[in-house]
Amino acid sequence: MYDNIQENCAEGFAMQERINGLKQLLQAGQPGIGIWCSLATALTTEVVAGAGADWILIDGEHSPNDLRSIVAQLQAAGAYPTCEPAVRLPSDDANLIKQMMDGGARSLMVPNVRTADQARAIVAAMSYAPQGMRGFSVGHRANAFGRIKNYHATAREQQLLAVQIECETGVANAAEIAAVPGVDVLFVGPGDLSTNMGVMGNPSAPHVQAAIQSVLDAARGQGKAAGILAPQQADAERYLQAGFTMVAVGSDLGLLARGSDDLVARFKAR
Ligand SMILES: O=C(O)C(=O)C[C@H](O)[C@@H](O)CO
Repeated sequence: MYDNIQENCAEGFAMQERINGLKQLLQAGQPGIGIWCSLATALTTEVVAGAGADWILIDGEHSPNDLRSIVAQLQAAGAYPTCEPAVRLPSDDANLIKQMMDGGARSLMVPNVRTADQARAIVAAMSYAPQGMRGFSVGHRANAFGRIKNYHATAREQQLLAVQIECETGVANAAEIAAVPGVDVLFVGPGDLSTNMGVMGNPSAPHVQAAIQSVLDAARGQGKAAGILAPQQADAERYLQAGFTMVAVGSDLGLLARGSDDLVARFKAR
C-alpha cells in the first residue's frame, strides 16, 4: 500500500478521460438534443450547459469567438459533465483543429464539407501518427495537463466528428463522406444548404427537403448519425421522427433575442 502511494505520488494523480456521452448516444442510434451557443461568452454558455441538453455547440464560425473564448466556454461547460460541448470550427484548417483539440475540444463540427477526401484530411488532422498528423504535445488542457496518462493512445475513442453538408456537392457526395472512417455525423446546415440551392434561408422548400432526406439516407446507409439545426419545434420533432439524432433545437441567441422582444412587446407597442 505504501509503495502504491509512493508510486502514485511520484507519477502524480492519474486521471481517465471522461466518456463522450453524446458519442455513445449517437452510436446507439439514440437522439442527442442540443442547443446552439452563439453569444460567445463563458457565462451564457455555462447557463445553457446547465439546462440538461445532451450537447451544446460552441460556434467558432458565425460567432465572435476565438481560441481563448472557446476554451473559456469549454471550461464553463465542464461544470455539467453530462452535456458534451461540441465546437464548430470556422474551417477545416488542420492547425485550427490542432489548437482547438489541445484546448480540450474533442467533439468537432466542421462546416461545408464537400468531398470524402476533405473528410479524410479532417480525420487525419484529429489523429496522432501513424493514423494521422495531429501535432504532439506532452501536456495541454485536453489531457488534463498530463494527468490523463494514456490520452495520446486513446484520444480517438472519445472524439466525435460532425461534418456539415451545406451544398449540392456535399449532398451528392454524402454517402462517400459518411463512409470515411472517423466521420461520426453528417450534419445538415439548413441555412447554407437552402441558400446554395437557390432559396436563401428557406430549408422548407421541397427540393431542399429532398436533399436533406438524401443526406439522412446516406448517413444511415453507412451506419452513421445525421444531425441538423432546427430551432422551430415542429421542424425539430419532424426531423427526430424521420431519424435525425444529433438535433439542435434552439440557440442562446434566439432564446434571448426573441424572449426579450416578446417581453418588451407585452408592455410597449413597437
Ligand atoms: O447553414 C446553417 O444553417 C448552419 O450551419 C447553422 C447556422 O450557421 C447557425 O449559425 C444558425 O444560423
